Amino acid sequence: MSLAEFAPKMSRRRRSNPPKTSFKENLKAFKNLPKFFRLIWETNKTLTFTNIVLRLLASGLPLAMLYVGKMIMDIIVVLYKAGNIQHWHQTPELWQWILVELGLAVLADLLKRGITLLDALLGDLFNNETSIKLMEQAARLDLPQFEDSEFYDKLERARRQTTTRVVLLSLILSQAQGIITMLFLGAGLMFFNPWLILLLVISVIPAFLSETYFNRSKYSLSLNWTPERRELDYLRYVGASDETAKEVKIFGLSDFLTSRFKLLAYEYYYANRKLATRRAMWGGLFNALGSVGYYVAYALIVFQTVQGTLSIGTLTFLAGSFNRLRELTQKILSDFSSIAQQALYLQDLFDFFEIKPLIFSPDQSRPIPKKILEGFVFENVSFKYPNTNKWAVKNISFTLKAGEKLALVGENGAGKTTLIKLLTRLYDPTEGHILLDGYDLKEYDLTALRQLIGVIFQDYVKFQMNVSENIAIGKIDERDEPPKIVHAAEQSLADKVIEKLPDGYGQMLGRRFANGVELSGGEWQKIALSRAYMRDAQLIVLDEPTSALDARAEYEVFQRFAALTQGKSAVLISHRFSTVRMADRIMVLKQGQQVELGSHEELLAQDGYYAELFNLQAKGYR
Ligand SMILES: Nc1ncnc2c1ncn2[C@@H]1O[C@H](COP(=O)(O)OP(=O)(O)OP(=O)(O)O)[C@@H](O)[C@H]1O
Repeated sequence: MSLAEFAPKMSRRRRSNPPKTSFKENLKAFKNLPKFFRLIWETNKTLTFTNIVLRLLASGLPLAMLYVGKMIMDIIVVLYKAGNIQHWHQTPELWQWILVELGLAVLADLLKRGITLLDALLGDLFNNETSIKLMEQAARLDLPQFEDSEFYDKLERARRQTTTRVVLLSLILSQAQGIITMLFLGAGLMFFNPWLILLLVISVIPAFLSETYFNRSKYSLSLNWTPERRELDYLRYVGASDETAKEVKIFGLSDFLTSRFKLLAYEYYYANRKLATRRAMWGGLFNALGSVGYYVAYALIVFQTVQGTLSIGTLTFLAGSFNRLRELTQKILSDFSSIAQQALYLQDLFDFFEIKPLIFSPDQSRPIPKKILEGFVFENVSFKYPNTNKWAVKNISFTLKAGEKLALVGENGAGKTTLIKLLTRLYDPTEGHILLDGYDLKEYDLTALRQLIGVIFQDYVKFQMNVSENIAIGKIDERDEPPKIVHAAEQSLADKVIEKLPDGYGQMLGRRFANGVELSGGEWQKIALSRAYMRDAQLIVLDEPTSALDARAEYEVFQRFAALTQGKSAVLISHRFSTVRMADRIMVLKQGQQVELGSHEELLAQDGYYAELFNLQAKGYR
């Protein structure tokens, strides 16, 4: 079976039982609105206040305009009855009302434009603020959370909120405006004929109920499809990105990726279409019911006018008021359910903001030692990654002495990188403790602890930024101090790479932005390595930092590393024994367990697992 054939099975299996959100949940979502308003108010008080004032003004206008229309109509009828209709232009009262109507129309247009502008400005500001809050919150959270797919779904839904919330903002404000207009129009209607109000309510309720039902279903659909939408985004990225283009072409993945995308995208489309069609059908039916209500009311008004109970002006006023009220009530009721639906989405945003980091500093943290004296002690440390049952490392006990260079050796998956993640508190041990100068790492301030350690991971990030910034990543506060950046580049031997770049330290790296230059793997590695030299760390950790360097470059880099880190502790992870043997001691890991610990010579003399790995590699070179 080809991979493309696999895809349908995988996707069908995933979504067998979509859970539904209940009506109660829908209503509960309204409790998010005050919080939402507070956020908007805090975004910009002046804009929010002006917006509210303009909307208040705008909400009185429809009634005023209908009333003016009635007055004009009544004057015309009086003129007509008196046989003076040919002198209509000599009636100052008529002109006054026409001028008022014109003034109101101009005002209505100005207010509408002002409101649209304020909505857009406020929306953009709100969008910026929420995106910033989202980034800040994401930075507070820790690695275990990022590796959890449920967390990712939440993040994804929260991310979508930032752009769509702008719609909610104008929806709610329009709603408030609509309600006030409705009260005005309703008061007018009550004054002339209270029965019309009852008729109005009966004609719009079915449409409201159907809107509420369909909005709820729409939310359920989009909630249940979050993982697939995330997958769609991923497939879109893999299918059309500079980073994947090479492998997509070489392995001929394009058809596989597009067919998988197509399958998911169309499944989502069909699910959406089904719902949208049903919604349109029922919506159409119930709206027709509303129209019937309107014409019954219209007939009633005409009847009263013919009987002479109402004037022709009142007829136009009432028919106009009733129709506007019907449209408005229907809109307000259906917007209520849209607001409820969007407020449910809002829950995702607030939920995301409320996720607490699992790894944090204690309230009263211990000061980080200015100079490490005893070093780091691993006491029976074991660790399982979240949502796994396998021990990634088990019962590890050793001391990394102050000033010592320790190498970690072991086959792929042996647990080397995991130990570094534990040392830097990206994770906390599942069992056991890690001590720094006699105290648990958890007692120290997290930021200060991480500043103490300079780490270059094997999957370091190639930031699509300029060279200076790429180096300054090691100590971002010093990004505007060129001498420090140049010095770090000299220490890692990146200066030779930079010399050849057209824009030197200002050279944009990567292909994503204009004038960017792509570097070779080894060149990138030297740039990344200078990050370790940027900070005055007491412990430097290099996780396979030279895997992409040629033999000569690797030799030079390590000679320098040894000289430059004299008196500092260092942990090196490498599969090259030429590098490993430079360390004071070597810890050998096998399937998460610590199997040997000693100097290169001691371990060779032991003739154990290390000697076996060493000889295996040496044989390859012979
Ligand atoms: N984020 C993770 N979630 C779950 N399991 C993980 C995660 N990272 C690593 N593991 C598992 O933990 C074990 C140890 O992985 P680790 O990355 O520490 O190995 P390593 O010795 O650094 O390997 P390599 O030489 O390939 O870099 C492996 O079995 C791996 O599958």
